Amino acid sequence: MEVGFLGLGIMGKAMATNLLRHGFRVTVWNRTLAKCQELAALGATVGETPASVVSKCRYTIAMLSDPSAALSVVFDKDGVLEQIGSGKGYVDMSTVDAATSTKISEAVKQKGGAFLEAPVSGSKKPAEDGQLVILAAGDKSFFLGEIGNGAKMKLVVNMVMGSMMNSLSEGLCLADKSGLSPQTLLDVLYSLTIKKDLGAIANPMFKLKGPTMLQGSYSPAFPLKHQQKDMRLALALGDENAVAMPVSAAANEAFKKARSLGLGDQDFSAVYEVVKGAGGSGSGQP
Ligand SMILES: NC(=O)C1=CN([C@@H]2O[C@H](COP(=O)(O)OP(=O)(O)OC[C@H]3O[C@@H](n4cnc5c(N)ncnc54)[C@H](OP(=O)(O)O)[C@@H]3O)[C@@H](O)[C@H]2O)C=CC1
Ligand SMILES: O=CCCC(=O)O
Repeated sequence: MEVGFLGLGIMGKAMATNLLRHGFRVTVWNRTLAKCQELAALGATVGETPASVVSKCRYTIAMLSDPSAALSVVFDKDGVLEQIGSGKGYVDMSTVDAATSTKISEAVKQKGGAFLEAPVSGSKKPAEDGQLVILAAGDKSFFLGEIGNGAKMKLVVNMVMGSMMNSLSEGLCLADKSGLSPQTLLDVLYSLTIKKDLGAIANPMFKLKGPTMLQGSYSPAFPLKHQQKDMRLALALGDENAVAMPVSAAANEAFKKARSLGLGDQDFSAVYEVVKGAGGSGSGQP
């Protein structure tokens, strides 16, 4: 089966590569066309536009940065809508808000196509290993129910994650400033993780990100600009539903500050640099 793939960033590249490895014929498109070459070398065909990919493929998957990218690829000239129709499906795996997902779903359905929203939980490594958790909603699925619920669930998960990342950063700073070793804090958190009976704080993310944070190494698995986008969209969802979220709002401010310091393309754990600055143990500069 020929599968289309739109968006070959950190996640899309890994996901499309896995499709090829598992025997699918894949046609790829990326806004920056040069990024298609690596996939072409693995056997993918390169489409010139989103529309040309959809015209060739029964199912097309998208993995794009944010709502404006997701909408642009569907609605703009040479976009998905020009070729989607009966017998074809479009699966958007980007992290967006429910309104974006609903707008795309309605447009695709109006043209006779099928739509799934399917944001993922996991990051670069799970994507490379084929271990992403898919939060799907839409046609022919019970999963999370009506379109929009997949997007909302993904935003709630990432809002919690963003607050946890700030909390870890503050913990590392507090350990340091109060005369403790931040590394020992990680060791303690790790031992709580592996001893499941002590596991209320069990948390693979701390284990994965903590050591690289202490090294000041922020090679992007999940770019900070995307984490801040997800906080922003989750806070908007909170507004709509009159849910007070002061912890998340504060975490969002730290991510915004990090973006303003030029850390948007670094891993989201780079928010530690901002927290260090605010806590007085550093300048806040990368
Ligand atoms: N990285 C992670 O750990 C995870 C990310 N996500 C979500 O997955 C999505 C992709 O993330 P990731 O791969 O990390 O991000 P990247 O920044 O690495 O990739 C973003 C992709 O979107 C494309 N893009 C951006 N703007 C536009 C536009 N206006 N029109 C067309 N294409 C556009 C980029 O194209 P170009 O190459 O031309 O810039 C690129 O292919 C995001 O929604 C993110 O929140 C979900 C789970 C985990
Ligand atoms: O949406 C991104 C999730 C990243 C992660 O789970 O590390």
